[in-house]
Amino acid sequence: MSKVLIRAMVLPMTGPDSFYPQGEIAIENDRIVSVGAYGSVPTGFIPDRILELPNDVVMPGLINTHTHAAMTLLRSYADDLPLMPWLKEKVWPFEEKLTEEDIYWGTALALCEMIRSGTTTMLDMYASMDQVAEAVLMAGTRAVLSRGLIGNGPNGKRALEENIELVQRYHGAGAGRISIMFGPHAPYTCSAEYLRSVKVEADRLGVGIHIHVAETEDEIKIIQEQYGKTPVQWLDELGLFGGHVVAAHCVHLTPEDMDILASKRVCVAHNAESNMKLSSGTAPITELRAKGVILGLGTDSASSNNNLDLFGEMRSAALQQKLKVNSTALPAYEVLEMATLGGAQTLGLEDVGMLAPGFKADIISIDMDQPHFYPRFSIPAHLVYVAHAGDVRTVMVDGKLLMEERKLLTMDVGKVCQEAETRAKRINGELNG
Ligand SMILES: N[C@@H](CCSC[C@H]1O[C@@H](n2cnc3c(=O)[nH]cnc32)[C@H](O)[C@@H]1O)C(=O)O
Ligand SMILES: [Zn+2]
Repeated sequence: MSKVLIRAMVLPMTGPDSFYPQGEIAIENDRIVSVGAYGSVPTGFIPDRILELPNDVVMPGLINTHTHAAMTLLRSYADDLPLMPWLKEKVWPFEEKLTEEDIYWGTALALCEMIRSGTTTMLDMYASMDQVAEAVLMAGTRAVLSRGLIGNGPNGKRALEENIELVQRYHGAGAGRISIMFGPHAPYTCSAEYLRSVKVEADRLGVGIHIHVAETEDEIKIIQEQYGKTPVQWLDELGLFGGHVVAAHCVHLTPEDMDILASKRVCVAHNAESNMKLSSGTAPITELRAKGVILGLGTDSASSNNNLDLFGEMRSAALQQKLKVNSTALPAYEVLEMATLGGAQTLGLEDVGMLAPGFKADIISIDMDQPHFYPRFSIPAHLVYVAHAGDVRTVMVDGKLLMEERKLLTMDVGKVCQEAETRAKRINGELNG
């Protein structure tokens, strides 16, 4: 039994006006007991530990709703290309050389970076997902994991079996910190028959589906030529929607596509920086919000971003919508919501994304006693337009501290960086001499 009391400025993300300049959060084991102003802690709550953080803003941990964590190994390896040549000429040949251990260490590197930048949960899509799960268990974060399924190739059947085994082995692992989804890669890499078999398995096992959708104009063209429809309409007619689905990107949508996403409750993972870097386009986030689509933020991989910093991603997402729509589009609090509660809803996690009694204690603190945070007019604006990864001081997941005073408690950062460096350079040597 552990009881922790945090005293700080508290932004619980329970509504645009909820903020406690002098707040208190009581935590018992993995859950929040109370959130309020000083003195609001229930009588009889005797903490084992008090974290006094009067100059920090404490908020829910950030949620990355679309990434390929182990691709930190490809960070700044292949840049300044559009999606299809980037994948086919650079990324996929590199990925063919990855061993299971490489994926473990690449994921560990991603988790170091995520914790340091205040991300407590990710939705990942990759291969060797047992290794990814083990890295997550070691790091102490929360994660939803999906096996990336490229169904048009020779390995499609085996990959689907691996995804099934992943559900059996890791769904609910780490006292519920890990859950599993199916990860069919995209409509252009999976046949109709393959997607149908994925849906059958997902329904049988009661888990969701995570897929790239409508990312580039190339994709729209390919699917239009092949099936005479948009990717969203194609997937809908196939029967892929209806259960829990996370559609990453959704950059190129018709009004009918948006209506389908809204009516089928498809959740959208928005990756503004990756979409800008690959020049994929600007997703219609303002319109999707207006239609009531559930939205989360993602970084996509460190190879198309090239970092996993959700603070940077919030800023980019806001600025990109303002550039496209107008300056009132996607205000700060709404972006923060996408990175917290919206992310939780996107991932189907009911007890994270807010600081409220009964919710999991997934909590971060941001050090506001720095020149770039004065004067303190608006905390949400500071968090979206000013803050960056290095401002995060404390990270807790499931009531357990993963970082204190910017020091990681669950991982040896030096060792992880060295392993990643050696392994990435080995592969580069094999490919490029
Ligand atoms: N090739 C793997 C499975 C795929 S995992 C998910 C895949 O998505 C790729 N990927 C990363 N970012 C993007 C993106 O933005 N769009 C499409 N695919 C991406 C990534 O390189 C990876 O190959 C196997 O061994 O079976
Ligand atoms: Zn992706």
